[in-house]
Amino acid sequence: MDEIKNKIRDIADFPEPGILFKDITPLMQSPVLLRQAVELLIAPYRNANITAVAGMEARGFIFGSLAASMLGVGFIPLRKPGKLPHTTHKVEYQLEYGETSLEIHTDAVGENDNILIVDDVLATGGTAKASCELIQLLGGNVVACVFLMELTALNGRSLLTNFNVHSVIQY
Ligand SMILES: O=P(O)(O)OC[C@H]1O[C@H](OP(=O)(O)OP(=O)(O)O)[C@H](O)[C@@H]1O
Ligand SMILES: Nc1ncnc2[nH]cnc12
Repeated sequence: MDEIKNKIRDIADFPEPGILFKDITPLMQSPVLLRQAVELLIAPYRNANITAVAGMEARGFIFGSLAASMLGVGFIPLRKPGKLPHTTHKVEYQLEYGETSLEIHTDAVGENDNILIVDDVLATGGTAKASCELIQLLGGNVVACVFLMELTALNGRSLLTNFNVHSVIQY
């Protein structure tokens, strides 16, 4: 675990003053530690009958795609506005640094789907809550939201009390 932590770099005042940014790019340069990190991310849900993984643009695509591949299921992209080409649903939300929205293709999830939501960071929880809402709008079951890192001071879990939450590393 310490080896993984040592590959996450602090960048002060990015993307704006007062934010201590947790940079995962050093971890991505280590194939062994990156794989270990994703193993730890999905470990509690290996036998949970997950039918698809959903990941949020952009960093959730990295961990989500790897998680989907390692679980042997498909990947559902949750994208920033205007990026998905087919019919979409949209949910707006607040970020630690600003406001945005996420979209999903309306045919991305079926009513019997058991979805694992994957992202790199749980901060205020706005992104994850919006993601859960998108899955549920389409009738999918959110099995859990899993994160490589949880910034506990921002109390993201308080927005996710209706969902299972798992994080590999806590700050
Ligand atoms: O818990 P929250 O306060 O919602 O913050 C967490 C989100 O913020 C970051 O994404 P960002 O929107 O910065 O996009 P990026 O992945 O494209 O950098 C991160 O990857 C999470 O998705
Ligand atoms: N402090 C932070 N570092 C990296 N990603 C983030 N997403 C939201 N807050 C973040």
